[in-house]
Amino acid sequence: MPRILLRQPSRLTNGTTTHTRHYLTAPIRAHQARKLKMAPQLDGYFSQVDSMSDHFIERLRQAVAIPSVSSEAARRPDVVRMGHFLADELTKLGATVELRPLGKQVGMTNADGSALDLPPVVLARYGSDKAKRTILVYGHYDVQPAERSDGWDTEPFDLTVLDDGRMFGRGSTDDKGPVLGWLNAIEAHQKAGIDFPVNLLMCFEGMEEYGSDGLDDLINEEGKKYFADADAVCISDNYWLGTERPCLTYGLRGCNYYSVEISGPGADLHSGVFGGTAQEPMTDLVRVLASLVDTDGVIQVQGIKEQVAPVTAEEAGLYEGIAFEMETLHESLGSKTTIFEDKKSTLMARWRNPSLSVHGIEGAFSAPGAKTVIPAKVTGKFSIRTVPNMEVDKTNAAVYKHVEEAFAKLKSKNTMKVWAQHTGNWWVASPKHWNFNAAAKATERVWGMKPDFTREGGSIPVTLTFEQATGKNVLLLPMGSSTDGAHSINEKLDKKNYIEGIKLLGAYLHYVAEEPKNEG
Ligand SMILES: C[C@H](N)C(=O)N[C@@H](Cc1c[nH]cn1)C(=O)O
Ligand SMILES: [Zn+2]
Ligand SMILES: [Zn+2]
Repeated sequence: MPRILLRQPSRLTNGTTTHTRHYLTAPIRAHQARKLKMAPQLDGYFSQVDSMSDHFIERLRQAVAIPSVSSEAARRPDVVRMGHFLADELTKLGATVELRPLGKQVGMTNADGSALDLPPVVLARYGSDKAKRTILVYGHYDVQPAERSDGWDTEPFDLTVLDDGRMFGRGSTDDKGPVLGWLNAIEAHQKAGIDFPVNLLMCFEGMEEYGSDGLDDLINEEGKKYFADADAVCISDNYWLGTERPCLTYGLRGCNYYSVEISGPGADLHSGVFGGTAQEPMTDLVRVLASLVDTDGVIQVQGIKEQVAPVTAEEAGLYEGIAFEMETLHESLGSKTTIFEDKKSTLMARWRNPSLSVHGIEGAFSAPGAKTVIPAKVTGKFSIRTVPNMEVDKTNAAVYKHVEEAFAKLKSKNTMKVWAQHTGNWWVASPKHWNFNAAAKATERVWGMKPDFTREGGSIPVTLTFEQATGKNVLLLPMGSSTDGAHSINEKLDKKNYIEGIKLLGAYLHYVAEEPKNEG
C-alpha cells in the first residue's frame, strides 16, 4: 500500500499550493455523455478506475522506488531494472513484450572506464484486431537526478502521498505516472470486462532525459515494421499550462545541449600558492558563459534569432484566448522574477522563441564551506531551446563561433573545447486531425470542459522522428499540471490528475475508435 503521510501540506512545496477544483458530479457527467453521444461503456470503465485507485497508486509507488536516473552511469542498473519492471507488468497484462537493446553509449563510461550499455527500449503490443484502429504510444521510464540533499522535503524515490492528494516523488509526473496510465487503462478494461477499443503499440525508452540516445535509429528502422500498423501516435509526457484547464499540445521546442571545457594547470591548485601566478580556467569559463545571454534572456549569440520564424497574424491572435494567468506562473516559479509581466509575451517566450539556459559547471567547487582551490579543468553546461525554423547544424555552428570568439578575446593561455552533447528537434503539428478530435472529446467527457490547444516549452526529442518515420499524426496528451515541478525538487503528481488521467487515456482510445474512418 502507498505510504499515506498526514503532514501539513505547507511543509512540502515546489513553490506551489493546491487549488480547490470543481469536479464533475455523476449527473453532470451523464449529461456530458449524452451531449457527446458517446460510448456508454465508458461509465463502467470510469467506475472501475475509481475502484482500483489504491492499486494504481501502489503501482506508481513501485515505479518511483526504482531510481532510474539516465544521466548517471552508476544508476544505469536501476534504469535497466525499471525497463524490466515495465516489461513484467505488461506481460502480466497479456501484452506481447520485447526488450530491445540499443548498444553502447557514446560519451559516458562505467567507473572502471568500460563501455556503458544503453538501457533497453520496451516495445509492446496489446491486441491485433484488424477491425480496430491501432494507436502507438510513447513514454519514458528514466528520470532526472534527485537527492534529498538538493532540498527535497521527502525521500525523492519514496512516493509520499499527502491527505490533500499531492503525491511527491521523482518521476511521478515525468513520466512514470503517464506511462503507467496506459497500463492502468488496460487493466481497468480487463477488470470491468469492457472490450479494449483499439490495438495498442507501446514504445517506452530509458534515455529521454539524456536526449533519447539511440532511439531515433530504432524508430526509423521500425517505422514501417513494428510500428507499421499505427494509425496515429499519442505521447503523454508534458503538462497543463495551469492547474485548472486541461490541454492538448501540438508543438514542442527542441534542445541543443552544449559543453564548454577549459583547462590549464596539471592539477587542482592551492589558491594561496598559485593565485595571481597561474591563469585560472574558472575565471575564463564564467566570462565565456556570461557572454551567452543577458539578464532578460536575450541570446547574445549571432545567428540564432535570425533563424526564428516570423509571427503570422493568425498566430498573434491565438495567445489571448489561452487560459493562462501570470499568478499561476508565479506560483509554479515560486517567485515573481519573471522576465515579462504579460501573458502574451510570456507564452511567446515559452512556445515560439528560443531560450538559452546555463545549467552548471562540472569540476568546480560547489559544496558548502570555503575550499581555497583553483580547479584545473572546468566544464560549463548550457542549452538552447530551439524553435521553428532553427536548424541544428546552423545553430551549432553559431554557438561554436561565439564561444571561440569569446574565449579568444580573453587572450588566455588556457585550452578551450566546445561541443554539442546532444541535440533534439523542435516539432509543430496540425491539431486539425481525428486524433486531436478524439482527445478533445475525451477531455470534455472526463474533465467537463474543452481543452486549450497549446505548445510546450520543453522537448521530447523523438516526437518529430515518430511523425516522420510513421507518416502519422502525433498528439501530446498531458496528465499533470503546471505546479508539478518536473525536473525540480519536490516533483509531484496530484492524485486527481493521475486517476482522471487514467480515465482520460482510456476515454481517448474509445473516442479514437469512434472517429470517422475517412479523416486523416
Ligand atoms: C517534456 C519532457 N517531459 C521533458 O522533460 N523533456 C526533457 C528532454 C530533454 C533532455 N535533454 C534534452 N531534452 C526536457 O525538455 O528537458
Ligand atoms: Zn518527460
Ligand atoms: Zn523530463
